Amino acid sequence: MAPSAAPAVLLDSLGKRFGATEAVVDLSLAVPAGEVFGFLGPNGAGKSTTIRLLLGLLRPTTGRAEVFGDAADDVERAHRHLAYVPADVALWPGLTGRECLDLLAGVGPGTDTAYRDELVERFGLDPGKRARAYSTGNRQKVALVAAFATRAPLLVLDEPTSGLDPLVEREFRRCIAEAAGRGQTVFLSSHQLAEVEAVCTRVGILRAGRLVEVAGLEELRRLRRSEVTVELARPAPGLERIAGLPGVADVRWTTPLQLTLALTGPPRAVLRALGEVDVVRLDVREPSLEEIFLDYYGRAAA
Ligand SMILES: Nc1ncnc2c1ncn2[C@@H]1O[C@H](COP(=O)(O)OP(=O)(O)OP(=O)(O)O)[C@@H](O)[C@H]1O
Repeated sequence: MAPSAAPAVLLDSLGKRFGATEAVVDLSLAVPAGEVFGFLGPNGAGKSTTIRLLLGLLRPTTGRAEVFGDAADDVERAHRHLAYVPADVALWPGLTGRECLDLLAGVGPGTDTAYRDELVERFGLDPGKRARAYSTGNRQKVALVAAFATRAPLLVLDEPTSGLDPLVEREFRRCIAEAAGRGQTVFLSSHQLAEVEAVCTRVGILRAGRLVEVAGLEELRRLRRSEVTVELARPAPGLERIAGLPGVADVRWTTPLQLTLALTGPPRAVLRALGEVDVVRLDVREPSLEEIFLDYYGRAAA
């Protein structure tokens, strides 16, 4: 095991440039041992590049990365502390799922085989099939089972649930909780706000290669808002006052009979106001992370 004093993940002024593209810019972050850390960002924000730097798969243009105090480019030492699930899992096509799991267990930092067998069941994986016959989601399951079954102190998961159905996603969340319960650190990249909200204790938000926010869950919840669309049977001039209600922002009348607004926090006041008029349709939608980013950080970054 690594010395507990060093953070599980340390990024220090990390930067990576691909030609004219600054994929990661001056990124500093410490994730202490035992934390479930969410690494959030829209497509192209630099999440995978950061993870590849952490794994020593890429050389940084500036700065450095460490895993439990070992330099990321000292691959042999750093990888003793971690298990990794990439965004696009490639397996050996001629091997069965079970053979892939055995091979992955052989190169990792030690595997709990009884727990692994339990996870094969829980993820509904058929380990007798050859990897070439697996769907994207099933390949992902193999890699996840292999990673969760290791006792690596750090699990690095790069958008690991993109191909999973909701039932498997639920197992995934349980596995994260179990890993955290054993004291393992999780570094989870995702572009799904709901996912990190469900499993992470702290979250870093990446936008265009820059870490724009590192926040606890409470703060993150403040970013959460619903987009409400209301359609009326007849014009309701009295409803203009909805703009002044608590938690309401961005009120827009798209027609005299239709308005949209952004709502944060409890909806009581808005529901009461809507109860007084003739609503024919009400649509409540949680915006994508990308939309939230544009809303909160778009102007600041421009
Ligand atoms: N090998 C490469 N050569 C050139 N540009 C690259 C390379 N790898 C990544 N990039 C660029 O760096 C930026 C960050 O990409 P990265 O894959 O890290 O983002 P991401 O946050 O992981 O996105 P996604 O959620 O879509 O996987 C993008 O603009 C991407 O086009």
